[in-house]
Amino acid sequence: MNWDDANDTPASERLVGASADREDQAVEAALRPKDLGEFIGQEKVREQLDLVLRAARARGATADHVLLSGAPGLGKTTLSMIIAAEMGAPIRITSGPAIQHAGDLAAILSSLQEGEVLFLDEIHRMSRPAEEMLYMAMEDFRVDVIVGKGPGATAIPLELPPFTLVGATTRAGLLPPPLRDRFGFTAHMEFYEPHELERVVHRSASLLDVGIEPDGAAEIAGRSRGTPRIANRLLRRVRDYAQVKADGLITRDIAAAALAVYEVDARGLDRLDRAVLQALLKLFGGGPVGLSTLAVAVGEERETVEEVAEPFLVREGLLARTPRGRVATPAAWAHLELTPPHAAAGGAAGNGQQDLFGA
Ligand SMILES: Nc1ncnc2c1ncn2[C@@H]1O[C@H](COP(=O)(O)OP(=O)(O)OP(=O)(O)O)[C@@H](O)[C@H]1O
Repeated sequence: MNWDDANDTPASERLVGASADREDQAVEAALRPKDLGEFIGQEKVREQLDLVLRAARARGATADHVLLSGAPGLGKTTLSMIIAAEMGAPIRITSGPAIQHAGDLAAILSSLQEGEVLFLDEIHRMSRPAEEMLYMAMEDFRVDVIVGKGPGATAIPLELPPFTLVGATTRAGLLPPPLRDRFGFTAHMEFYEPHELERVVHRSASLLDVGIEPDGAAEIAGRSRGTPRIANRLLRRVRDYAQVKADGLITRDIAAAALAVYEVDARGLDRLDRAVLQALLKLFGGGPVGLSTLAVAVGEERETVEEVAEPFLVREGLLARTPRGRVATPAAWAHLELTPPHAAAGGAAGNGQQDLFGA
């Protein structure tokens, strides 16, 4: 089963997946902040970017190339659009996987207008020849187009108008240093704090014309895994529930009841996350247990557990990856309201096969 974004699969099966599903794509345009002032959170990034853009504007120059790193759904595309808007420039959007040949990149670069912003999502997934062409384009606003093959091949230099490349990557560490070094400004986007996500939820609710109480927004924000995209998606599901089951107003109780239907718990864990934790606690006494064993216990592929469920559990401090295997933290026992074996008088926990799969 595909649960999430790790391999570009739509996240439609997973309400708390961070990649955009089709519905997200359809509504996100309407919810995107249009300028830096509207962009919530990421204070440092905003402040620094504001300086970079103001200075470029004052000089009448094209802004430096910008590299944005951070998990999916944190606002990299949104920021790239804001950069273009703040510079009064058009934007072209493409992605690393879409550029498999240097010629694909040459075609895009040679059609850019002066000052245009080129947003290259998943820049770490570009092909090597395209990446090498990009080095020269970023530095000298020039590319060599190779015409012909073999010994007769010739390089035709092509001048490019100055442009701003905005590269986005989930992991800046994956970029080769020569590429990373060519960005004038690099920003790492962090997961959002709950109070920032509350503001995202309020803002989106007002754009969608949905009534929401502060407690309702807090309830949604707390389950959104630090990610605005997830906050907006949960808001839409809660809105549906509020319309069908109540008078449309989102209160704390309505938000909690709606998200219980979708099996997203108070901390943002979904069914898969909880199944992994439950197996770890109930079947293996909290570990250590090997990844493959854990995956078999929850009936999932090893990769699904490792790439889809674990990162969030680790980030939340519920699970630790150790050389001896996966281990539950005290917070995991507390979250599932279970007692660790050494704390239980009769060792009640740890014999949970029946608890987990029994009637
Ligand atoms: N700081 C923010 N303030 C308000 N809304 C935000 C913010 N950041 C992101 N969003 C909202 O979250 C949604 C996802 O943002 P965006 O598409 O920019 O994320 P991304 O990092 O580019 O994701 P991906 O890596 O999957 O392309 C957008 O609809 C946007 O409205």
